[in-house]
Amino acid sequence: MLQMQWQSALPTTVPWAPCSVATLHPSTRSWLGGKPKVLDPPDGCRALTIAACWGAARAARAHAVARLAGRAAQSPFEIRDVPGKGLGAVAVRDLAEGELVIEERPPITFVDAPNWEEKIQKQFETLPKKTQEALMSLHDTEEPKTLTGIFNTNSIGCYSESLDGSLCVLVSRFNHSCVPNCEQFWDDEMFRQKLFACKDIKKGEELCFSYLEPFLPYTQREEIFRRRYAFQCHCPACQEQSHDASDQRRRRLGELVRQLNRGVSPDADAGTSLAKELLQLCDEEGLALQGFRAQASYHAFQCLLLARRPAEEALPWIHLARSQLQKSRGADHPDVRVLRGYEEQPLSHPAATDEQIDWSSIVPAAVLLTGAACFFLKGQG
Ligand SMILES: C[S@@+](CC[C@H](N)C(=O)[O-])C[C@H]1O[C@@H](n2cnc3c(N)ncnc32)[C@H](O)[C@@H]1O
Repeated sequence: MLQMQWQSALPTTVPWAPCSVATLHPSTRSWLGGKPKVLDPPDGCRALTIAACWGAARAARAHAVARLAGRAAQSPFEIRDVPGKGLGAVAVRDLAEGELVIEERPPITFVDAPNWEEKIQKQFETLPKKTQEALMSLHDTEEPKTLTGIFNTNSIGCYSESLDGSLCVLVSRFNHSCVPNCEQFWDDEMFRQKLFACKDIKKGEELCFSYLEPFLPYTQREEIFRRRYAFQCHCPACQEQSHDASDQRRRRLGELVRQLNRGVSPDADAGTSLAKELLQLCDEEGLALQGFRAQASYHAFQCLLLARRPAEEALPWIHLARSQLQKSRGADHPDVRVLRGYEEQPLSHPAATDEQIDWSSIVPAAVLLTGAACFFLKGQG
């Protein structure tokens, strides 16, 4: 499992380790702090989750497909066979960039600890039988199926103060793409895995998110897919005859993200150039990833304020950052509300005042990022 975290300013992308679905995962820990609160799921979400928890292995599969098809009015996708990939999610109507595709409360959550397998087994045993059956019907890269194997194949990162990963019933059916049209986000406040459309999507298109950080070159991605997920990726990026140009762009993206995560500086020109280059590389590479883009735009905004440049210069960047973040977390997310505040009053941002910036939220993020990366690399070793 991987998860992305852009914590220095906005959500970042960090690989995460022992379990499996590598996800492009915007930050779940609000960089504003605050205690996560667990709310009851909205009815639609509950219905979808329940819908997916029926039936035993095969029956659950068929049932979920039929049930979801019947719910097309509410759900923008259905789960069905996708050639060469097993089951997958396919759009049953057009989706607009930034639209919520699914939110799901995970029946099993994970905290990284030596006895994690025992802990997920205990949680599993307390679940209703139908949920257990739905979970055990999920794909396992190994035979015979085990809860650990299913967790390793399907778990999704949910970095937060208290959680490292989760196992969902429906989100687990979404396949991977290196040029995804959906973006995953763990909403700690709502205790939900969420997927948002990161670009406009046409009815009939498969909905995919990225299991990996976007800046890995082709051969590294291929190796991870082979070793951890036992598949060969046939997404448009992997199907290119030559991967040189793409690899170069993705490596450079990685460098830029590392620079972003070092923090902001009063060198406004360097800050805005970095953001522009990152956004352009994303465009060239077909990476819509709005949370990723939001981090770059917010970085430029902060650098301009630190350099005491006029607010009019910083405003377009905070507009962009807010709009991008909103598309990857939803309009009501607390971080989006904060950015809306800065849109209204850019000079209320700490970088614009004479007060010392509180680097405490920046430095731990860099440490976390490095730690997570090491953890991930260890997991790959
Ligand atoms: C989290 S599951 C996704 C749902 C799965 N297809 C199913 O039938 O339940 C991950 C597995 O889906 C398949 N898969 C995901 N993305 C794929 C891709 N881009 N190409 C081929 N197979 C893929 C692989 O078998 C992988 O191990």
